[in-house]
Amino acid sequence: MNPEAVPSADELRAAATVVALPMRVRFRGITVREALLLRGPAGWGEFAPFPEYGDVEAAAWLRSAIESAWEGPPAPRRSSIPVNATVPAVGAEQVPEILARFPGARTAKVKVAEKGQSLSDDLARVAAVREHVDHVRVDANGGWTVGEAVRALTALTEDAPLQYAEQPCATVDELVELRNRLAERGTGVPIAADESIRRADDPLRVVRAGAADVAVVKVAPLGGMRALVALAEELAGYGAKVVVSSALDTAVGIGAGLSAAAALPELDLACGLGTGGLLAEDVATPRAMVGGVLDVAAVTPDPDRLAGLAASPERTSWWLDRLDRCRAFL
Ligand SMILES: O=C(O)CCC(=O)C1=CC=C[C@@H](O)[C@@H]1C(=O)O
Ligand SMILES: [Mg+2]
Repeated sequence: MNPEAVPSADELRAAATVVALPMRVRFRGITVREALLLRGPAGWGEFAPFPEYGDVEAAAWLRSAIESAWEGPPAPRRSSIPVNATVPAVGAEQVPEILARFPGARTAKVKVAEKGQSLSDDLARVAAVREHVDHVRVDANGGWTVGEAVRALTALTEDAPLQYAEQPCATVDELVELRNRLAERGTGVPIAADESIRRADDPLRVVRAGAADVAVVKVAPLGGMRALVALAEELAGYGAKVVVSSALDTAVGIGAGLSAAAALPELDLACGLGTGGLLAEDVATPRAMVGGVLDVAAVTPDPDRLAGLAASPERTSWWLDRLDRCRAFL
């Protein structure tokens, strides 16, 4: 980032509010989502790297928050974005209740390969979801070996297709091998990369290596809306489609995701930006999802909600220290 465009450490601290949002169900092992929000001259930005991320990696999330709050969104090409339902690794009986939070969504992403669960849990959950939507994708968060992925994806496509399997295995080499093995068997499941893009030094490597058909792209880890749009343009050159997703963002971060999706030259697949429904409380009135789409609009947090959801003094100072440390890497 141009050093002159980086607000001073004092300016950033003065612009910050730290919140702790309770979640409705456990998702990626967490039940409370913490975020530091920045209020700048162009609006609000969100800095919420997961706690286990190191400072260098988390600095990209700060760059993104500063872009939102000091620069604002890029020019839009559309005003509403189709979104998918996101189904955590719940029991099949909980599926209707989860899907009800995504009114009109015709696509659902289902978490699979959860630690402590088995393939039969995944099969039951996916079957329950298929009763309600047209397109199902699964996300294993890198939890399968190549052999496990072949077995699971074969079983999961026995009765109906999958739109794609997101990060079935952890490494790029495994994804390449899996794609080859699925092709040999005639199991037509497109592969999507998430962590192989989000946590990689070179987000294009996975697509160049022939490891993925679809790229899951998230605004904050990529360093902002403009960085996401630039990457999507490069990915299109390799024939990969993109799906803009949330990083379990508050309403502010979802706003940035919607603005980035709105600025893309092409948008074919539903975006994973409906995760506001996974939070029990949010910093702004929840966006109404109608007919499976969300409207693109700037978000201003509600002051009463910010006050009510304020993080503890200890967690607030932890986030402010992290803000200072990450700023040093911009
Ligand atoms: O893509 C979606 O439908 C929602 C976003 C989502 O699933 C995730 C958000 C944040 C962290 C991740 O573990 C998880 C993902 O792996 O995609
Ligand atoms: Mg994922």
